[in-house]
Amino acid sequence: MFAVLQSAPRAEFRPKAWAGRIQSDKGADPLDKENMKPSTATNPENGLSQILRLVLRELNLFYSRDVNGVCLLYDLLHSPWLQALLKIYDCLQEFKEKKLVPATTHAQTLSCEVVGILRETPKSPEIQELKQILQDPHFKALLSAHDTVARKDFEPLLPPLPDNIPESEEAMRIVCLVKNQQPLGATIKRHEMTGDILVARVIHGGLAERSGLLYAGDKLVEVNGVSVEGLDPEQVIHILAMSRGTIMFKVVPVSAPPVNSQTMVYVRAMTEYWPQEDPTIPCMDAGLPFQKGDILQIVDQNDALWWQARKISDLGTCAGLIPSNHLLKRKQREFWWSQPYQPHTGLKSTISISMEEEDDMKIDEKCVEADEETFESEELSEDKEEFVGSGQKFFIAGFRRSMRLCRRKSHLGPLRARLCGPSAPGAPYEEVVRYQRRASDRHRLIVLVGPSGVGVNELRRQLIELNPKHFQSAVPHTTRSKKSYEMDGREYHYVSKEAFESLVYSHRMLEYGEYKGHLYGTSVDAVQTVLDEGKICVMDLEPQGIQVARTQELKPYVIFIKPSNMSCMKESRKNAKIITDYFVDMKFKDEDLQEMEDLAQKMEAQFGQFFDHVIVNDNLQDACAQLLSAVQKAQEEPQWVPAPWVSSDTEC
Ligand SMILES: Nc1ncnc2c1ncn2[C@@H]1O[C@H](COP(=O)(O)OP(=O)(O)OP(=O)(O)O)[C@@H](O)[C@H]1O
Repeated sequence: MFAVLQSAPRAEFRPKAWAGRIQSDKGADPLDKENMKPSTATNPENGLSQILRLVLRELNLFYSRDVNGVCLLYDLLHSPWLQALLKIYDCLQEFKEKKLVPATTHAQTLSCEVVGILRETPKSPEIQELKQILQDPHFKALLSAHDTVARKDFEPLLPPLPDNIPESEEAMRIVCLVKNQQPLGATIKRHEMTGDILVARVIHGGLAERSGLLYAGDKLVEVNGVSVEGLDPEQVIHILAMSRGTIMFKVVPVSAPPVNSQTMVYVRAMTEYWPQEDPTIPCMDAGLPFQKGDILQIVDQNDALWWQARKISDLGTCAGLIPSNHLLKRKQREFWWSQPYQPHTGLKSTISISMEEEDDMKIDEKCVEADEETFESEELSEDKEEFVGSGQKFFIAGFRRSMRLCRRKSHLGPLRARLCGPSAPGAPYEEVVRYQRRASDRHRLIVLVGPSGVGVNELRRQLIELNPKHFQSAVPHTTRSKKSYEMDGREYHYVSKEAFESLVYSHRMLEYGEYKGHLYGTSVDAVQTVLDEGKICVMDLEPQGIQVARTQELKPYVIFIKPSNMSCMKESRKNAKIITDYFVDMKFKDEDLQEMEDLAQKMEAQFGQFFDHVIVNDNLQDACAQLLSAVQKAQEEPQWVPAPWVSSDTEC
């Protein structure tokens, strides 16, 4: 600011008059001695406009000889706008190196005097323009600011303190806040011992915090001239709620305002929270509701019970109150114990039929009943495990009927039991960091989850068929004996029961189960084999297996495949076939679709916190395109992952 004011007369800071001067410059001989004199405002050695003049002098020689292109360059360098810019540049350069000192502390008075003198001076366009500039409100404000800074007049003028203040008198602060549509962003409480009304917390990003004038611990004395002594916090809140426009607080400031030195932490909500349903929250309106899987930025953990947080999808807003980790855990436990015990009997299903029901089952005329042998031979053709792509034959493992049925049979009992009732509470928040996979890192495991029949396997198959060199399934293990047309390590890894159990006991099985007396399962090592080859491993997992797969080594990206609404499903699944343990070809019934929808809701309610992405499988082509794009994003774009998966140097 000083630079402009001080340099104005010397740098000829006259917008219109400048142009006039430059025009007259253009007509002058560039060699003119007078014009060659360096500007008093510029350094004669380094000034750019000086250099420009020298260039012009040189060019002038060529100009008279009419050398090609020289005229163009001459005109450019001589153009008024370029010269004006260079002059400004010179002035700025000069002042950059100088220690700026105000020319006067009374620029405003000086300006008034100049205007007075100009009034008596014979009128000319330049004088008129100068008068206009000096009387312009913005210019006056600029001079006023200049004088304030020049006089170092920063402190507000306060009336002198009265002499008769008692020694014990507390220092007061008067805080005026202009209330607009948004809340004040502070909560109050009554001190248990003294009965004083105190500011309990100041919400980050709220009006009170942005004012920088109210702190947690400040004692409220008056609100809008009304003493709060003896009032309940609710009564004070009522006064505040009734206030419009400016609110004046008289406060006794807290002796040491709290300093928030905590680093920002990000967490994934593993449960949901609705402040409206929580009678214990200190201020319902200040609560931040969240759902399972939401990523929260924790901005304040000073209070042991109530933290302040924002959703990362809404970082521009002011923070809200959420229960601390400790408090939420307590609430979850209380809720869990308050639930009546449910002897989970499971759901009746026509897609998956329990062993006991199989005997009574009536065979559908339209379906083909099959025995175990037919099934085994059906497996290969139906599941299209061989695929010819780009002239090469690929074998897609992990789609065998026995494996799929085993998964359903062995896990469905416990899964359904788990889906029926509330599960025991785990950690309510999981600390997360942004993870960007580096080109040298292994790919993240892609896990597809969904209710039986929704199309998990169909989508997985279509994805792999798109590029079998890039996407691959893990080869499962089984204890059943190898068929003549099978190859060890292609359809399955054929192992003994002991070897299989040893993998289970050493926690190397991501999922496993029993089907018709044989064990089937997918091991961590089988997944790693695919990842080690630089491929993307795509697997289908029952939701209760997600937690087992969530390790630093696999870094799974979980995609939930969800059914669309009933009417769309009826339409899109007209020709779809269900795989059951008895029928080779059975069409979906309405009950099947209804059950799929119910199961999907339960899966979302119970495991939604683990889902990184959700795809509604309505139109198969669309769903497949969405899957491909989600898989690419998972590998190429930064994602929130549990903090322990990432060492600090790979965070972004
Ligand atoms: N979007 C869709 N539109 C029409 N048919 C579909 C769609 N998605 C899947 N299907 C069909 O629905 C049937 C069941 O799909 P799929 O076998 O993939 O189910 P799933 O989720 O793997 O269930 P399960 O694990 O019980 O085998 C298949 O015939 C499949 O082709």
